[in-house]
Amino acid sequence: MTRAIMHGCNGHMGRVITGICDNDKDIEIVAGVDPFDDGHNTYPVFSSIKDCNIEADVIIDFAAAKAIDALLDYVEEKKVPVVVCTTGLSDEQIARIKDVSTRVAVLKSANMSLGINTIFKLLKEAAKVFAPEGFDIEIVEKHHNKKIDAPSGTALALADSMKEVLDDDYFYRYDRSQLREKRNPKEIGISAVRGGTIVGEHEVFFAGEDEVIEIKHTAYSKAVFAKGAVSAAKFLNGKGAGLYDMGDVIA
Ligand SMILES: NC(=O)C1=CN([C@@H]2O[C@H](COP(=O)(O)OP(=O)(O)OC[C@H]3O[C@@H](n4cnc5c(N)ncnc54)[C@H](OP(=O)(O)O)[C@@H]3O)[C@@H](O)[C@H]2O)C=CC1
Ligand SMILES: O=C(O)C1=N[C@H](C(=O)O)C[C@H](O)C1
Repeated sequence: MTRAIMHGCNGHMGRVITGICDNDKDIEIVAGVDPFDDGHNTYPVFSSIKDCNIEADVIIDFAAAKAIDALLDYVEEKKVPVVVCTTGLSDEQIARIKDVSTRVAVLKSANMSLGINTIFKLLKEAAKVFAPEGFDIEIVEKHHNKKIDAPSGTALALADSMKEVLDDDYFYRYDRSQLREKRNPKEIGISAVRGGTIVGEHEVFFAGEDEVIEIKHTAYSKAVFAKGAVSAAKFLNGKGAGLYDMGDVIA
């Protein structure tokens, strides 16, 4: 049995995860953290992680970038493993996560779905073939109108997975509105669309002369992320210090 704290328990993802855990005998949410609580949860809810006095095996985090510093303070102090799913983190926060993971188990992933985590591997192979042939690489992501960060954490992670196998001079282009010149062949373009209730779409284009390859993932419900996060929490229970990702869970 894994005892979990749900960080961001009253948000969209926190609610879906709570529902999944209600029907899973191998995991229990023993406490939640969220600034606003309407009292609907069956577990105690704290308005701040620093006030949470319930022991747990793991924390599942789907909250906000501004909440990450206090979360990491708590993780360090209590030595509780954490699954960090919040996106839009600063470079400093990402560096601190790496540092904390030398003392406590941390699993960080911008996307908990099986599909996206498999596409990371496919993209490395595709980029190795198409980039040397001069294909242009573009990523388009689409999300709901409540999303705060852009581009999505997943779009950045997709780009990072390809950059690992490409020449060092590849770089990310987020905005072309000020440009008055042709596309640089070493750009990886990253564009964000926001609207309605789109759960999450990511599309990678390899555009060459007279042919285009498209690799696309569509999430039809937040359950794909929630199921992955629950699997990750069970995986992290009892793990020693280290920086893990969904590749470790799926492997
Ligand atoms: N890795 C993945 O697979 C996925 C990642 N995400 C990411 O997860 C995050 C949350 O997504 P989502 O649930 O849709 O967002 P929501 O805004 O619906 O939920 C976030 C919740 O966290 C709460 N919160 C704000 N500050 C704190 C704090 N200091 N401590 C605890 N809780 C806090 C918010 O409260 P309030 O509204 O009052 O501010 C809200 O209830 C986003 O960064 C999103 O990009 C989302 C889906 C999948
Ligand atoms: O905010 C969301 O909803 C999502 N955020 C993650 C991201 O930024 O990549 C993952 C998923 O696409 C949904």
